[in-house]
Amino acid sequence: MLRSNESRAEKVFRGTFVHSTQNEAVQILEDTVLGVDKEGKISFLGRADEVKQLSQTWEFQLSDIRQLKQGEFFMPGMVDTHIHAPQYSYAGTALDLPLLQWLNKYTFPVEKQYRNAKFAEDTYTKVVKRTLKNGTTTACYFATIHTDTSLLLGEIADRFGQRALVGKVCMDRNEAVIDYKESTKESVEETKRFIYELLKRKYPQVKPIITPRFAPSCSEELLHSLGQIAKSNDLHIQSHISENREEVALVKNMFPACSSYTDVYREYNLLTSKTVMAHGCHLTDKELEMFKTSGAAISHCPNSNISLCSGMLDVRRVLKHNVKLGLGTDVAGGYSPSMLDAIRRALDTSKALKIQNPGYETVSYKEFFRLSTLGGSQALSLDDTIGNFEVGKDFDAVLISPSVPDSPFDVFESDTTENILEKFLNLGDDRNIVEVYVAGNRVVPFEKSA
Ligand SMILES: O=c1[nH]c(=O)c2nc[nH]c2[nH]1
Ligand SMILES: [Zn+2]
Repeated sequence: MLRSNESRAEKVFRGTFVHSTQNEAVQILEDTVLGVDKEGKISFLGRADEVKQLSQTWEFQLSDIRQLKQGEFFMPGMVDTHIHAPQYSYAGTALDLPLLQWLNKYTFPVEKQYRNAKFAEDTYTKVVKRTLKNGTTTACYFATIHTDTSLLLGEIADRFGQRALVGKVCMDRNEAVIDYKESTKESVEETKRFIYELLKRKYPQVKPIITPRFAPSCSEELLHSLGQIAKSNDLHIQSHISENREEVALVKNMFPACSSYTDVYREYNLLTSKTVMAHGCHLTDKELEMFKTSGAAISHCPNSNISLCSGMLDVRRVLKHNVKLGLGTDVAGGYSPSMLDAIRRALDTSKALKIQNPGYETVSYKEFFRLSTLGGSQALSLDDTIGNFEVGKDFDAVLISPSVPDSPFDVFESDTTENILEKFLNLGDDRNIVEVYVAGNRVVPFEKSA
């Protein structure tokens, strides 16, 4: 039996728990009892035959135990390491152009509208609810350049109980849509205000993240200031890197003194152990080594990579370099807000790489399950708090039922828990996600008033 220091369990569940550890991509714990303390942390994880002793140690009544139904299981909440909240308004459309043209034609004109609080409230409420319903307990969000509505995104994530890193986007360069950018001074000052205001609100699960959009949108002066702000406040950092070849060439041109795209971020103190960079499809071995050395992470966004014809990240190669890696939906370059879709598209990409090179070692569904949960927590440097059912971590979890009346897949007598997990990951959807917990609080189903 494993235990933490808290002495009372407020919630106790008995049934099947599926999660990942460093050594096991999928660990299945059948007939297990898990307790959650009043702070929302996992206080114990034990075998059901120890339940009497557990009830004495953790001061709960056997009648208080919530017994899961046959076939149901808990898995850790999924961690979306890269999603653009404002782009949710056009998710599922506008996927006919490559990255730089796509930004100019679709993204900047839409993001510009987030000065309007009403529009922001509507989209941000929808994206937070949609992702939570789909089992995203933690989201690493890009907002827009507008400080007040970026704060509103934090407020809405808090209102619905989602764990989130929220970034006010910084960009002082934009030749295509000239009224969607800030002056350098404004970007720096507004970033400071955003951090100050968000931290002041003391939301328990919502934190700010420094967000230079990507190197081509930022002057050297801005990158330098953002690196300093991150360093002096010990903040998370997010951006984009090496998504498509045209962008890599553009950065080479714009920053001739730097030896690579990664070197640009390193130069300005933006490559740290609390950095997550989206895409990384075209990174060299040397750049991956820089990620490894700095402790920076990559967010693999396979739907977006294919939808915008950007490239195919070789996940096996990233893992061999021991670089921290999570999965991201990258809404709306990626058309789906669901992390189950990210797992499926990641599997497709891995198999497409094998079609190109039959000797390639594909990444298994179990490894992608780990990347969508524990891997994501590591990529966001939150693995001391979330990612699996280790005692002492917060209880961020989703309850899966394979037998809801309208389930999109069928279960047969011969199916094991492992089969059911694989079916859920490949065929399941939010109908199977019957409850969602963040830090021990049940956040799905939503309150009636929400
Ligand atoms: O997929 C992407 N979405 C974006 O909004 C973006 N901005 C810079 N680079 C980007 N890539
Ligand atoms: Zn992105």
